[in-house]
Amino acid sequence: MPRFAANLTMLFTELPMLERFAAAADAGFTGAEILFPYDIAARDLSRAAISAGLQMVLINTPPPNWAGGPRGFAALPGGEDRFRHDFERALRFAEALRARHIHVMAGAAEGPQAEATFIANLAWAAERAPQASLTIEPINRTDMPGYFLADYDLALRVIEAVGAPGLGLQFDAYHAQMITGDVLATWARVADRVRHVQIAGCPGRHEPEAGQIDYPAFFARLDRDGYGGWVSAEYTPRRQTEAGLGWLPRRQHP
Ligand SMILES: O=C(O)[C@@H](O)C(=O)CO
Ligand SMILES: [Mg+2]
Repeated sequence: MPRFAANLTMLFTELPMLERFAAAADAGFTGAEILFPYDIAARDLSRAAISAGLQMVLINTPPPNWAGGPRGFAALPGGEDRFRHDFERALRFAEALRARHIHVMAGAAEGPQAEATFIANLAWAAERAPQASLTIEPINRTDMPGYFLADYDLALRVIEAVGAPGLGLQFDAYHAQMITGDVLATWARVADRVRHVQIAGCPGRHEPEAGQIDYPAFFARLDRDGYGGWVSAEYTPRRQTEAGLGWLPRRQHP
């Protein structure tokens, strides 16, 4: 069974951010991720994670405008300076939090020039931080209209073109199902590039239980394929977070 992390941007939102770490640990998670941690001091977040005994698994590069703007800058031609500035900030946070991965968000763009920009920015980032693990994540355009990276072939092509050992795929099973309609077949195609997994029920993006994705089968497949990374719960709870954690394997509880 994989190791499970809680996405604290989406889970335990009944509590202030710094209190979510302990709640996640009490519920049985052993890791945590935060999409955009930038409005809280990294040392406070780090202290909360350490005192709860949680490993920080992932943060995202900062978007230019979380309140309605495009998510990320990496594929936007002409946005290279802004991307580099954002990436330096993400790097400082990731180092302070000892976060395993930085998800580099592509932003809203299209076409060959955007692809070339994405590749060049990722190559710059991989060279700037060769020790860091960087991820890119296909995101469905129903949830995020216009997002550049909404296709697994494109993601594999970009990873191949960058050719840096630090760059891999973030496989969000919810997005995979929304994009391709077959999460297991998509996993089989891309598994050797995956270094981080996220989960949610589909449709609806709630608890990973009922719906189109058979999660017990998916987790068994991860085990069978020797996936050694984290699986993050990234969904909107239907009610209280605690009330919807029946899917979390008991093994997580000490
Ligand atoms: O799946 C998602 O939406 C996230 O993993 C993300 O990074 C978007 O901000
Ligand atoms: Mg995701």
